[in-house]
Amino acid sequence: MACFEVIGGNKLKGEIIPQGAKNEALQILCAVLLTSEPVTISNVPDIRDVNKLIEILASLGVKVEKKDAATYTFIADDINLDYLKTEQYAAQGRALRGSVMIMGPMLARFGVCALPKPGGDKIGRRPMDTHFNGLKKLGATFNYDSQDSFFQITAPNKLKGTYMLLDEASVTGTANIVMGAVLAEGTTTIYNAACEPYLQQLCKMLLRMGAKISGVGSNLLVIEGVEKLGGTDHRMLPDMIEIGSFIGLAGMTGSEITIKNAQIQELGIIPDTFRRLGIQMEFRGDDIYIPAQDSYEIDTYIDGSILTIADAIWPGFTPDLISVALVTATQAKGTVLIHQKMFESRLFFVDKLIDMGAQIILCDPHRATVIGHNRQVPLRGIKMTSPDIRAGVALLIAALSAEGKSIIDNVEQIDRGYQYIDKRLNAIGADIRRL
Ligand SMILES: CC(=O)N[C@H]1[C@@H](OP(=O)(O)OP(=O)(O)OC[C@H]2O[C@@H](n3ccc(=O)[nH]c3=O)[C@H](O)[C@@H]2O)O[C@H](CO)[C@@H](O)[C@@H]1O
Ligand SMILES: C=C(OP(=O)(O)O)C(=O)O
Repeated sequence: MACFEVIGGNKLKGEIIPQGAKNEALQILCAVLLTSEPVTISNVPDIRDVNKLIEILASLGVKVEKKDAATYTFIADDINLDYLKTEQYAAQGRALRGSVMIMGPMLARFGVCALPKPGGDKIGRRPMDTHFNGLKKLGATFNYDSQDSFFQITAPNKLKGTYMLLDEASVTGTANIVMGAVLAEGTTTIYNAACEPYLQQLCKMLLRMGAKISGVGSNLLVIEGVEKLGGTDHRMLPDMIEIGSFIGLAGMTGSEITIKNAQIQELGIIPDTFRRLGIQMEFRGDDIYIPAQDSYEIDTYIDGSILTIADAIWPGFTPDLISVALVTATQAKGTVLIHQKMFESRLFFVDKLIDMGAQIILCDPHRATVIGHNRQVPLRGIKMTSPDIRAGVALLIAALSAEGKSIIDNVEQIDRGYQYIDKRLNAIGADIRRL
């Protein structure tokens, strides 16, 4: 297990280019299974989860050609269905969450799929019911073997379009159902669909491949199935979670950072949420300029009462940035209630921040009150472990702002979603060593 040794206290200065979006990449890569024609994808981040999914595609028989550091062409014209029965697949599929999204395309094109209980972050229960209920409505059947934690899914007949109201606006669930529906017979209507930018990107890609989808960007998608899809080129958006992490990092460390080419119009309320924590920023064209701030003050509600920052499905504030918002608040002036509604085990990392000297009360698994130090009491470096990807990055931000040396174990969690994070931050003045 690798770890980071971080010497805190440096002010960073310079420009940083966000990587291609992790969670978009996982959807888009699965969509290459929908056609036998070439699909070229650019701005692919070089991160563990994405590379693992590319390995799964290659093992499934997809021809993978790396054109340059961030561009790949995929041709899924000779799929090896037997791979789904192998131990290798069980191990590879379990290693990440994104692999669940091969289900929709595989069922639509080949009528069969298998799925080990997926991995990803251990951040509470992560039900798959929306995926299975949706695919069942399209005509698939599934069996779950609790002995080996494997789902077997089949669709002996072509999938058939229908109306469905999702029990929750699941992001990967919606992606799976959309990818099943584009090749189904007839019309599928998905109400309470997730509609975040990454799903919009998936739909736009499918439209270019010849799919018929209306309502993109809303929670009501109408999909008219087509016989066949063709190849296309697709470019990934910059990663909005990484952008939010850099905004929090700049505020917390008092650094002057410009985030280049941020596609600001796709960031929803992320910039405004950090503004409410007191972080100033300017939009310069498509760049986000964050000035060095000696102090930053948390907003209150209009009546003066304490602010809450809570996650919500898009266009609400993404749960993947709650940990970063929380750590950013620890050095602000003022108090905020952080409410992580979606996941029940994502706030436990605050114990480490408390050890570092932060003033936080964990009210229950979902809510933490943060009383900012207004930089009067710096955090102190300690030894800690990264429990999940976003808590990991929040701890890295805390360590970069802290006095002295911190050690962060299990940085593989951070590497799941942040490309060469140590090198990129060192290039603008951080002091991080990978051991
Ligand atoms: C690979 C990938 O893309 N992972 C993202 C995806 O995971 P994923 O697609 O797995 O997450 P879901 O959108 O299915 O659900 C997230 C959590 O929120 C709960 N929930 C969801 C919708 C809802 O209306 N009410 C509700 O309570 C679910 O029960 C679950 O606990 O979306 C999550 C929510 O943005 C992100 O945290 C993950 O980073
Ligand atoms: C929870 C996340 O990832 P995954 O769904 O892949 O576990 C995340 O990206 O914050």
